[in-house]
Amino acid sequence: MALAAARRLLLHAGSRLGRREAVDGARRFANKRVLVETEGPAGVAVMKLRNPPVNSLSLECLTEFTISLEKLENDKSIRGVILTSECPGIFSAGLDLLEMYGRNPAHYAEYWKNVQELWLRLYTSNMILVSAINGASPAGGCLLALCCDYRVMADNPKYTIGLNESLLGIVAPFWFKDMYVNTIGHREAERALQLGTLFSPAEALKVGVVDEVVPEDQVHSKARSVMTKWLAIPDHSRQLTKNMMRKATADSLIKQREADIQNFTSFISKDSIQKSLHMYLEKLKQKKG
Ligand SMILES: CC/C=C\CC/C=C/CC(=O)SCCNC(=O)CCNC(=O)[C@H](O)C(C)(C)COP(=O)(O)OP(=O)(O)OC[C@H]1O[C@@H](n2cnc3c(N)ncnc32)[C@H](O)[C@@H]1OP(=O)(O)O
Repeated sequence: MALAAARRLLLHAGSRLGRREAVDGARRFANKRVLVETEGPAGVAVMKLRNPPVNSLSLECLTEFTISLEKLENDKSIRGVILTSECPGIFSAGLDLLEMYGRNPAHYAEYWKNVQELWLRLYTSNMILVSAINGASPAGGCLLALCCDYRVMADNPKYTIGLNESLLGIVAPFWFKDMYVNTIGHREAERALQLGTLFSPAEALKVGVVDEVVPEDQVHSKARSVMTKWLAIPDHSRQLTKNMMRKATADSLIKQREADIQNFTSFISKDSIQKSLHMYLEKLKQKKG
């Protein structure tokens, strides 16, 4: 409830809370975890996630992300968005594990509703979305990239991308799966989902998780040149085509949002699932020591 109110405030009081300022002729607005700048080709915004250390999608981060997208959708001068990260070496570590561990069912339900909302807004956006994947992109990080119309990834073997949920002892929801199938086909998706495969950039390109792999220092310039190409297509025909391709996948969640929230809440509340998440979090900690 409090978050919903904050969201309304942020959206409508854009210039007060989401600061909007002029920098060298470019416009920018920022909230704490998402920076949006208009630069490069006209009509293009660059959206940078900045929720260190790993751009995990906490409830606050999801909310700010959704609000920023909503603002861009409402700005008729913006036709395309390049999605990238300000955290070195990390695109996004995906959903915030601490939002799914040790909390109560009401919190899980609220969190999941916001995950759904961001996904629906990104996946059905009328704008051209290009991701400049400049770091690791597991699970929900991969989900963000999959929502885009085109994916450019940095050629660094340390960076991996994929829906690795099964490695955590959890299951990718059906709409994550549907989007994976739409992108890489049924057989590859079936195998990658069961194994929780995290692909290197070269593997991701081969299987079709990303569209292009370029040297790390060229990720942004490549994303811009891809955007220029897409901007040359008339908006109305591109948008109608995108809608035709994506509507069925989005509708299958829209039809059952409440049931999906309940399913997530009861699944994640299970002792066995909480135990798996605990073990995974411990493993992440031990990796350091
Ligand atoms: C019915 C449906 C049911 C369920 C569906 C639920 C769907 C979930 C989808 C998801 O997105 S689940 C999240 C999956 N994410 C991951 O598996 C990524 C885990 N993280 C990593 O592999 C690594 O952290 C990294 C490759 C992203 C970065 O590595 P590195 O640079 O070496 O950083 P650290 O590992 O040291 O991490 C720093 C710090 O951040 C914490 N952290 C990492 N990932 C997350 C996360 N997703 N959520 C929350 N926190 C995360 C990590 O524990 C470290 O914390 P410290 O307190 O130890 O500093």
